Amino acid sequence: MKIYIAGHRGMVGSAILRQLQAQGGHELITRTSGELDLTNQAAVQDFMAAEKPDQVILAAAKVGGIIANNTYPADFIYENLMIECNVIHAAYTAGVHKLLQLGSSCIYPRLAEQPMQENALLTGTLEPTNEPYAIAKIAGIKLCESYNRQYGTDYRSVMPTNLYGPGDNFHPENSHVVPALIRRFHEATQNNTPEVVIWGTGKPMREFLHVDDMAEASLFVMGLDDATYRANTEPMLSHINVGTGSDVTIGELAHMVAEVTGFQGAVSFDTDKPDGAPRKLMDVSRLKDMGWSARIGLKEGLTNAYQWYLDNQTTLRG
Ligand SMILES: NC(=O)C1=CN([C@@H]2O[C@H](COP(=O)(O)OP(=O)(O)OC[C@H]3O[C@@H](n4cnc5c(N)ncnc54)[C@H](OP(=O)(O)O)[C@@H]3O)[C@@H](O)[C@H]2O)C=CC1
Ligand SMILES: C[C@H]1O[C@H](OP(=O)(O)OP(=O)(O)OC[C@H]2O[C@@H](n3cnc4c(=O)[nH]c(N)nc43)[C@H](O)[C@@H]2O)[C@@H](O)[C@@H](O)C1=O
Repeated sequence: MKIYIAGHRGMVGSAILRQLQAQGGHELITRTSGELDLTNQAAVQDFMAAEKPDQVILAAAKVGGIIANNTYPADFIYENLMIECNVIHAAYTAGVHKLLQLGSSCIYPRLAEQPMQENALLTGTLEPTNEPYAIAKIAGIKLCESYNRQYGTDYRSVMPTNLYGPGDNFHPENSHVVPALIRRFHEATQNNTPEVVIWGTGKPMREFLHVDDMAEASLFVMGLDDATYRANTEPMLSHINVGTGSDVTIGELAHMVAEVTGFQGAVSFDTDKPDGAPRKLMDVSRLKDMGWSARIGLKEGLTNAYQWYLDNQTTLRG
């Protein structure tokens, strides 16, 4: 099996690459963004036509936390739409029958009923801090559904909850909350800083999934036979939620990260920073019914992510 992993140097792509390498027996195709800019339509068409992979895993995207999304909305909508259109269309024209693309839990309405089921898509207004990114991710689902309907392809979409783990982006402003807090609490511990400031009120609730679980779920969904997959997705909806099924407040998360990093000081909240969605817990019963559940608990996962951060501090990106 010849598999192209788009975004193999990112957190999710690298975890998928590790698992496929461990499985063995595949020819794995990778390109960095420097070698192949996926926003360049002609370059993507040429690449796909030359390589003709059997399968494509689309884990390349413009990704960031709440402030990055709110500060660079044009980059988030433009780059993600371009990457999805180019990769999905080029895969189709090169005869790729099977593709998996990664969306995000932010596709669901800001005030969607909790836990959020797959059929909550397009039933309400999106969270404003990441609406451009969410619109691009919804377009990704609809691209896959449309190619499946018109051309009979088998393009699947997984909607991950908030992810963390080895290979994450630890940028102080542009990252997601877990890597941001790991870095901030670690640096405060090193510098004997008495207080760590958390963005927002600490009251929003988030569900966190370790990236190794996400990679496993992605390959599980990709490996489902056509009949099983179709039996478990709605006639016109092709996406599947991926998460743990439980969430914590950001305040609770902060205390867990403090414990993992050994921080003994105080925690305060900067309420001038946005909270974002109040809650976005995934309903993961569809994936569970098909036989997959997350295995890595939050405390264990945070410990693992912190160890990775300690081991890779000199080569962090962002
Ligand atoms: N992180 C999270 O919490 C969540 C992530 N997701 C989704 O999971 C997927 C993977 O995210 P994650 O691994 O965290 O993201 P990362 O930022 O870690 O990795 C993204 C990868 O995309 C590649 N990329 C970006 N732009 C381009 C481009 N123009 N051309 C080629 N490659 C490009 C980069 O390649 P290179 O390194 O070569 O520059 C990078 O390695 C995304 O679709 C994201 O939306 C969904 C929910 C939560
Ligand atoms: C995965 C997901 O990621 C983004 O949405 P988000 O869930 O809001 O993700 P976040 O990790 O940035 O924040 C979660 C919560 O945590 C609070 N928070 C506290 N302190 C820090 C902090 O230091 N950094 C960050 N980033 N957040 C902090 C923050 O105020 C918010 O209440 C979107 O890109 C969206 O499009 C998307 O897909």
